[in-house]
Amino acid sequence: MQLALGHTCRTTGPGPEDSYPGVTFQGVSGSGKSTVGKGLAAKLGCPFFDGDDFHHDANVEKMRKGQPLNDGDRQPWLHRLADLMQQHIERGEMMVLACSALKKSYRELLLSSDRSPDRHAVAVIALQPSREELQKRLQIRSVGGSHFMPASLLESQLADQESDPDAMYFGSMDKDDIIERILKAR
Ligand SMILES: Nc1ncnc2c1ncn2[C@@H]1O[C@H](COP(=O)(O)OP(=O)(O)O)[C@@H](O)[C@H]1O
Ligand SMILES: O=C(O)[C@H](O)[C@@H](O)[C@H](O)[C@H](O)COP(=O)(O)O
Repeated sequence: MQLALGHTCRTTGPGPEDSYPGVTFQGVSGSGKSTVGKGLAAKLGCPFFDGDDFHHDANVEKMRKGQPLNDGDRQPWLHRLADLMQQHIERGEMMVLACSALKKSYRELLLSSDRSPDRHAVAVIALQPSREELQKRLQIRSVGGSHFMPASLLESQLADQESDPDAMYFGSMDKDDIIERILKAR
């Protein structure tokens, strides 16, 4: 898989020779999308966006109550993220996104050329630590109620997850090692 990541964000006008691709991290809750995504964006010197921040309040409340989101709940959220990505790619600005995008249809919506950039302009990085590792991480993260997503939703997230033949996959690995491998894949 060729990532061809740019190392800086563009600062001048658009042009194909200057344009950099986007990167989206996908995976279930606790897979490390935000942690690894932020770390990669810092290395690349470009903005990081967390899909969590783009959910409507109703979605957040639903998850907080331990109810999984359905296709209808996720659709407008995915459209918002597709628009965000499109705006950056059209301007030739690199960005890193964390978005669970669990199902193939969600990734198609997020990356389809009519709503978002050319599929080949966006690298999909799939994070898939083991179930045991995910449970451990979510339990630690939920201590003190610092995150709205309860560990009890992990099984529904895993049930929704569909594989992506175009993605670069990582299992239970150290965050810095993942970032290094992504950068080396350029
Ligand atoms: N590669 C990793 N190794 C160990 N712990 C990690 C790793 N990536 C993330 N974590 C930890 O797991 C928890 C969930 O990570 P987070 O980035 O919030 O996942 P997500 O955004 O996919 O829900 C956090 O407490 C984070 O510190
Ligand atoms: O589609 C979904 O069901 C949600 O987007 C979900 O996958 C996401 O995981 C939550 O927003 C919690 O956020 P974290 O992924 O950061 O736990």
